Amino acid sequence: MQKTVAVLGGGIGGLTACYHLSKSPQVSKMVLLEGSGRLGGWLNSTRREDGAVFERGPRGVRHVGAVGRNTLNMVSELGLESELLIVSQQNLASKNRFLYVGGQLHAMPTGLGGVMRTTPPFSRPLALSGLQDLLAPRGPEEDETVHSFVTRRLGKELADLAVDCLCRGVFAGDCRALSVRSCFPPLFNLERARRSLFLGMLFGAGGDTGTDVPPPPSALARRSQEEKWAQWSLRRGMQALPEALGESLSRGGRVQIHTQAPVRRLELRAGGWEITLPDGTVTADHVISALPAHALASALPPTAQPLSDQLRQIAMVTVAVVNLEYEGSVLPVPGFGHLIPSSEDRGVLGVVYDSVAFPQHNRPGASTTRLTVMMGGAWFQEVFGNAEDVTERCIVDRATQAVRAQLGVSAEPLWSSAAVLKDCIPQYHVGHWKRLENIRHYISHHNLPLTLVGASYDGVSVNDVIFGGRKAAESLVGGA
Ligand SMILES: Cc1cc2nc3c(=O)[nH]c(=O)nc-3n(C[C@H](O)[C@H](O)[C@H](O)COP(=O)(O)OP(=O)(O)OC[C@H]3O[C@@H](n4cnc5c(N)ncnc54)[C@H](O)[C@@H]3O)c2cc1C
Ligand SMILES: C=Cc1c2[nH]c(c1C)Cc1[nH]c(c(CCC(=O)O)c1C)Cc1[nH]c(c(C)c1CCC(=O)O)Cc1[nH]c(c(C)c1C=C)C2
Repeated sequence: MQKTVAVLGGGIGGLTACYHLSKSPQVSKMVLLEGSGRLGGWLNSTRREDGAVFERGPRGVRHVGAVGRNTLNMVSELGLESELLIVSQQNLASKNRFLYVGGQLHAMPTGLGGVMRTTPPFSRPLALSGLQDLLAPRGPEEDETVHSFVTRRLGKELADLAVDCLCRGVFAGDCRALSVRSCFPPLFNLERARRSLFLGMLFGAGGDTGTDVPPPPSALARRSQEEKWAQWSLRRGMQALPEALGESLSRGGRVQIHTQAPVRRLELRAGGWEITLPDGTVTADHVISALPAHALASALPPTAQPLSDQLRQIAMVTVAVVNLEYEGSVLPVPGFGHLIPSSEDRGVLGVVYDSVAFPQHNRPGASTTRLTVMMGGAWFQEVFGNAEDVTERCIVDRATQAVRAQLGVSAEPLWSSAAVLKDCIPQYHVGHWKRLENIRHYISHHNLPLTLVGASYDGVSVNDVIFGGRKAAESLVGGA
């Protein structure tokens, strides 16, 4: 039987799911419903007329692992190889990482020498944390906070500084609330399998790593390994990826793409789903939801209350993103950027030195420095109040004050652009794994023709979301 599949949400997750569906003859019709006026979701690039490019969302993608190779396979299929901007592992943006602690920038230790000696802001060699790991007991719980896990295994200082920063730099979240099992599954699995992270890395954790058998790497994916890439972007910004996906889907003729089409309600009828939009309804045999969990919860019928309740428990945080452009070369150090622990500054999560990783996005023919300041996250309400009430002036001032204090940049920016991204990053709090288990059990037990995709569930990176989008499509129509 040929199916009609509706994909809800035109972010990178929904677009990827649709793209892989469109490769199969089993799906006679695909309808992609996007609530806003644009495709791409949080992939959102500002292309200034003078040629400069600024990123509101992701600015770079790591190439590592099965999920990294999978994304590059799709980049290659879309014909974007010539658009790639590549940051090698030798690039200073990859080698230099900084924490801002005690009013100073500290370079993260690298190599064996770096971990064998005491390197500020740490009060002891990181190697001693490795010794603690060898002796520390397994955690007694099925899940715990990242902070608790790292404190037990590697010591409180590493938890308070490095891991606190890492959780702010990835999830804009609080490591004292985030789940180690869901946010860093490899760490959790290493301890489960071998009691110790070090022993786990030495002898392997065995078992399923949670990702299906990946497709064979494309020539591009192999190239990324041979050339030792660290991360990549695209000449016209990360938004070029959803744009290419949209163009590819439009060419096929079997995909109807609707923007300005917010899904209001989903009802399961005898013949399948009835999807209510502001100006009509769409019917489909199967739905792939690539909406944020809370948006899906709002669309589900009251009869699915238990499912909606579980979906609503997946919290989100709001991030204020401020793009800044300065005259000349103003950075005191080259690197990817710096992160700030919550003990140092609750509101400012970190600063990305965009011009170091991707100078090609600078204004052509001019010497400028582009920076992005990320603020708020789990501390947004505490620091800025209600997202609706925060002014652009307020967040730009806060961002330039942080750049002045932390990087010693006294000049005013030539240009700035700020946005408050409401509910933009899901928070995998302790127990997220159980919520997912309950959600998937409900869908299976009630035989709902519904598949879930997107950052709310199995990973918040672009690579995770793209990998999930392909898996969802292939679970419906079979592999490539
Ligand atoms: C500031 C920021 C920086 C980031 N940096 C990185 C990075 O450096 N590296 C990295 O790997 N990842 C990064 N990410 C994460 C990554 O961008 C996201 O996880 C990913 O884009 C999420 O994709 P998605 O398709 O799951 O969701 P979304 O992008 O949220 O897409 C969901 C879509 O659904 C639409 N929608 C919502 N409700 C409805 C409705 N009722 N009906 C129809 N449509 C609806 C929305 O408009 C949206 O287009 C960053 C995220 C943010 C916010
Ligand atoms: C979902 C939101 C994400 C944000 N960034 C990433 C995601 C998935 C990608 C990412 N960012 C960092 C890492 C850690 C490991 C690494 O490879 O570096 C990953 C996978 C850390 C990070 N994030 C920011 C900076 C400056 C750094 C340090 C990087 C380094 O030193 O190499 C900027 C930043 N990006 C996001 C936030 C919330 C943020 C806050 C400052 C979103």
